[in-house]
Amino acid sequence: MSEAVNTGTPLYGSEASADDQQTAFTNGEVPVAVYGLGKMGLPLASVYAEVTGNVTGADVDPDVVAGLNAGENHIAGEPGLDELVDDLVSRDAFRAVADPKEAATDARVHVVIVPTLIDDNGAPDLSIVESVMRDIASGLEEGDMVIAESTLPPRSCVDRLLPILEDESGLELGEFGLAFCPERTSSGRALEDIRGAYPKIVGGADEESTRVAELIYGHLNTNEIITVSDTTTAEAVKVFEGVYRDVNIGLANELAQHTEAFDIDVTEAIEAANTQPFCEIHAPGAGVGGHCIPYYPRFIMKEFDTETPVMRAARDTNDEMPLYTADHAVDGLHAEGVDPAESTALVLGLTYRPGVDEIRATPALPLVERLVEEGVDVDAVDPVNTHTEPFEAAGANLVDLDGVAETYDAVVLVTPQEAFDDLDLTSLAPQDGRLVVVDGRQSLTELRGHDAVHYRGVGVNV
Ligand SMILES: NC(=O)c1ccc[n+]([C@@H]2O[C@H](COP(=O)([O-])OP(=O)(O)OC[C@H]3O[C@@H](n4cnc5c(N)ncnc54)[C@H](O)[C@@H]3O)[C@@H](O)[C@H]2O)c1
Ligand SMILES: CC(=O)N[C@@H]1[C@@H](OP(=O)(O)OP(=O)(O)OC[C@H]2O[C@@H](n3ccc(=O)[nH]c3=O)[C@H](O)[C@@H]2O)O[C@H](CO)[C@@H](O)[C@@H]1O
Repeated sequence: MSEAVNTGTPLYGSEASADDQQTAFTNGEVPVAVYGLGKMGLPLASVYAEVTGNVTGADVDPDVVAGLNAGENHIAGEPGLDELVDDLVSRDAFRAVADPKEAATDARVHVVIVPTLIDDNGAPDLSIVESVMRDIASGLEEGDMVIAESTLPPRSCVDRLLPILEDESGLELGEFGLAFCPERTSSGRALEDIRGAYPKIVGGADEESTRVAELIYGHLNTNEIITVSDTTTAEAVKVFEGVYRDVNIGLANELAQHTEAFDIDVTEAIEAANTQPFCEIHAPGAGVGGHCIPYYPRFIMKEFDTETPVMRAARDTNDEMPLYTADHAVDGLHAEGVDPAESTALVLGLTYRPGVDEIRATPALPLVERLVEEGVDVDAVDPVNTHTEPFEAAGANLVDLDGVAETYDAVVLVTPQEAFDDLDLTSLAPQDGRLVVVDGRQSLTELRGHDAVHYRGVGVNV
C-alpha cells in the first residue's frame, strides 16, 4: 500500500453521479497511468492524455522515457503521433517515468499494455504483465481501476492477475476493479484504431469494473462499446480474432501449395471465390510474422487440455511457408542449371509486414537461414528494418538499396516494402542466364513470362 495519500478522484465504487464521474475523468481529476509505451502503448497513452489531460506513462526503457519527456515520439510510421506527443508533453498532459511503481502511486486508473511473449517452449510468457501487476499493487488504493489491454490467454485475469493484485495490495476485488479491454489496433493506424475504427470490447471482473471500463472507453472510442460477461470472455474475443486469422491464412497457404498440381493461379481462384459473402479466404504468402497472429493460437493450444488439431495444423503450415518459399528459389536455381552453393541471392524485405519496423517471428529469418544452409550467398535489403543482428548472425549480408549488386542468380521477395516499387529487378539478371524471381507476396506477377526471368510465386502459377 502506498504511503502517499492519493488525491485523485476514484471511479470504481464511486457514489457520484455518472455525469460527475465523466466530468472528473475528462477534467483530469482521475490520474491515469499507462504501463508500456511501445508501438501500442504510446498511441494508447496519447489518446488517454488527449481525453483526460493527466497521464503518466511508465516504461522500463530509459531512452524511451527521456525521449518522450523531450516531446519526441520513438514510434515510426504512426500518422499524427509525432505532433500529438509533442503537444501533450508541452502542455503537461502526458509525462513519462522509468519506474512503474512511481506511476502507480498517484494513478486511479492503471492501463497495462506491455508485451505478452512466448517462451522457448512456445508457451505464453506473462512474466512482464505479472511484474507490472505487482508494481501496480504497490500503489493500489481503494477505488482504483486496473485495465489490461495486453493480449492474454483466456482466464489470465481471474487465475493470475487478480490474485497478484489482491495478494500484493491487501485489497480485494470490490475495493478496486479489474477489466480486460483488448487492444484492437494495427501498427501504422494506431491512433485511428484506438479512437474508434472498431467497437471496443470490455469485460469486467465484476459488474462495477465493467461499468467503469465502459465509462472510460466511452470517452476514448467513438465507436460502440461492447460489454461482455467477464474478463475471460473478453480475453477469448481477442485471441479468437487472432486464431481466426492464423487458421485462415493457413488454409490459404495450404491451398497455394496446390498451384502446380491444379496448374492454376490459386490466388486468382481465391480472389474469385471471395466475391460471394460467405467466403473470405486470406492471402497465401511467404509466412506469418509479428507478435500477434503467430502467437495467439499458442494462448489456447499450449494452455488448455482440449485438443486443437485445426489450430495446430494451420500453425504448422504457416511455420513451413518460409522454407517452402526458400525451396522455390533453390528449385528455380537447379532448373536454371545453377548450383545453389555457387549462387547469389537478394532477399527483399525483412520486417514481418510492410511499413512496420518489427521482426518478431518474421518469415524472412528462417528463409534466409534455409538459403544460407543451401550454400547461397545471400544479400538482404529492407529500408524499414532497423534490427540487423539476427540476419547477420544467420549469414546474410545486409545491404542498402544503393548497395545492391549488379547481378544475382535469384531474388526472393518476402515483404513488399514501398521502396521496392521502383526497382527494375530484370536489370539484376546474370549475363549468361535468367534471374530466378520468387514472389512471396504476389507482388511481382508482372515479371511472369519476362525473357530474363524464371518466375516462381507462392500461389501464383507460371
Ligand atoms: N503490435 C500490435 O500490432 C499489437 C496489436 C494488438 C495488441 N498488441 C498487444 O499489445 C501489447 C504490447 O505490444 P507492443 O506492440 O506495444 O509491444 P512493444 O514491444 O512495441 O512495446 C512494449 C513496451 O513495453 C516496455 N516494457 C517492457 N517491460 C516493461 C515493464 N515491466 N514496465 C513498463 N514497460 C515495459 C518496453 O520497453 C516497450 O517500450 C502486447 O501484449 C501485444 O500482444 C499488439
Ligand atoms: C487489432 C489487431 O490486433 N490487429 C492485428 C494486426 O496484426 P498484424 O500487425 O500482425 O498484421 P497482419 O496483417 O495480421 O499480418 C500478420 C502476418 O500475416 C501475414 N499475412 C497476413 C494476412 C494474410 O492474408 N496473409 C498473410 O500471410 C503478414 O504478411 C504478416 O507476416 O493487424 C491485423 C490486420 O492487418 C489484425 O487482423 C490483427 O488482429
